[in-house]
Amino acid sequence: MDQLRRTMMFVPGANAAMLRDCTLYGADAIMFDLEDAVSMSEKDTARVLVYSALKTFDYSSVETVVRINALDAGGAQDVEAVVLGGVNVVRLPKTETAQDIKDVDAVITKVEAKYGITPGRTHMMAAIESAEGVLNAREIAQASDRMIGIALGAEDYLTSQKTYRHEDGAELSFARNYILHAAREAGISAIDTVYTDINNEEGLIRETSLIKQLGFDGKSVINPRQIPVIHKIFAPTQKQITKAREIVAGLKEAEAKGAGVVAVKGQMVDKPVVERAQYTLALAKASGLEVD
Ligand SMILES: CC(=O)SCCNC(=O)CCNC(=O)[C@H](O)C(C)(C)COP(=O)(O)OP(=O)(O)OC[C@H]1O[C@@H](n2cnc3c(N)ncnc32)[C@H](O)[C@@H]1OP(=O)(O)O
Ligand SMILES: O=C([O-])CC(=O)C(=O)O
Ligand SMILES: [Mg+2]
Repeated sequence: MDQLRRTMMFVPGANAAMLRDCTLYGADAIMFDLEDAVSMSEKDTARVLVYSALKTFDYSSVETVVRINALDAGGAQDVEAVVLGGVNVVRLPKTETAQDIKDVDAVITKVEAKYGITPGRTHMMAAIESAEGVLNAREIAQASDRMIGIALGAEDYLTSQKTYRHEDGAELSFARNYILHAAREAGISAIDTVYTDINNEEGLIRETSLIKQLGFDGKSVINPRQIPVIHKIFAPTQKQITKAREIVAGLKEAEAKGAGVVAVKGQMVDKPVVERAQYTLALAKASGLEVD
C-alpha cells in the first residue's frame, strides 16, 4: 500500500533533545518545524540543528518532513539546508496559491542541481491555512509532481475565518471536505490538522474518528501521547479484517466460476467492494495486525 501517514508529529526545530528522541514514539512521519514553533531569535539555530539532525541521526524508520518558513522569511535558506540534509518532504505552511508551490519547487530544483542530488528526489506537501488556500486547494494539490499531500492547518484557518474550534467540528466541515476532495482528485494524501488540547483524549478520539470516516489518511500531531490513540482508531477491527478476508476469498471463487459479482454472507461483492477490502487488509498489515 501507499506510504502510511496516520500520524505526522511536529518537533520544534530548536529543541535538540526532541530532535534526537522523536523516533521513539512510533509516528509514521516526523515533521521538524522551522516555522511557528520556533521564535524569531532561534530561526538560524533551528535550521542548523535540523540540518545536523538529518545528517547525524537514523531516521530511516520514519518519513521525514520539514515545515519551512515562507520563501521571503528565511524559507529559501531552510530549503537549501534540509534538501542538502536529505529530507524526504518539504512542507510549505500557509499555502495560498499553486504559484506558492511552484516557487518552492523551483528553489528545490536549483538546490538539487547545485549539490548533485537526484532531480525530483525531494517531495513536497502544502499546509492550507486560509480561505484563499482552501478555495485554491485543487490547483495547489496539482501544482507540482513533487506533491505527496495537502494538510489542513486549522489554527490559522479559523483565525482567518473569525471563529474558533468547537466540539462538533462544524466550522471545519467545508475546508476538510474540500481539501479531501482536492487530495483525492490529485491522488495524494490528505492530512488533518493538529488537535491542540493535548490532555483531552476523548476529544482527540472524537475528532480522529470523524476525519477517518471522511477518508483522511491521518493527522498532524503535537505530542507523542496522541500517536497510539490515533493509530488505534485507524487500525481495522478484527471483525473488519475477517469480513475483508471473506470478501477477497469470495471474489477469487467468483472469478474461478467466471462471474464478476458474487454474494458473501448476504452482501453483494463487486470490484469497489473488493478494492475496499484489499485496502482494509493492507492497512491492517501495515498497522502490525495479523491478517492471514
Ligand atoms: C498551530 C501549530 O503550528 S502546531 C505546530 C507547532 N507546535 C509544536 O511543534 C509543538 C510540539 N509539541 C510540544 O512542544 C510539546 O508536546 C508541548 C509543549 C505541547 C507539551 O510539552 P510537554 O508538557 O513537555 O509534553 P509531555 O510531558 O507529554 O512530554 C513527554 C515527553 O515527550 C517529549 N515530547 C513532547 N512533545 C514532543 C514533540 N512534539 N516531539 C518530540 N518529543 C516530544 C517531551 O520532550 C518529553 O520527553 P522526556 O520524557 O524525554 O522528557
Ligand atoms: O498545520 C497544522 O496542523 C498546524 C498549524 O499550523 C495550524 O493549525 O495553523
Ligand atoms: Mg499554522
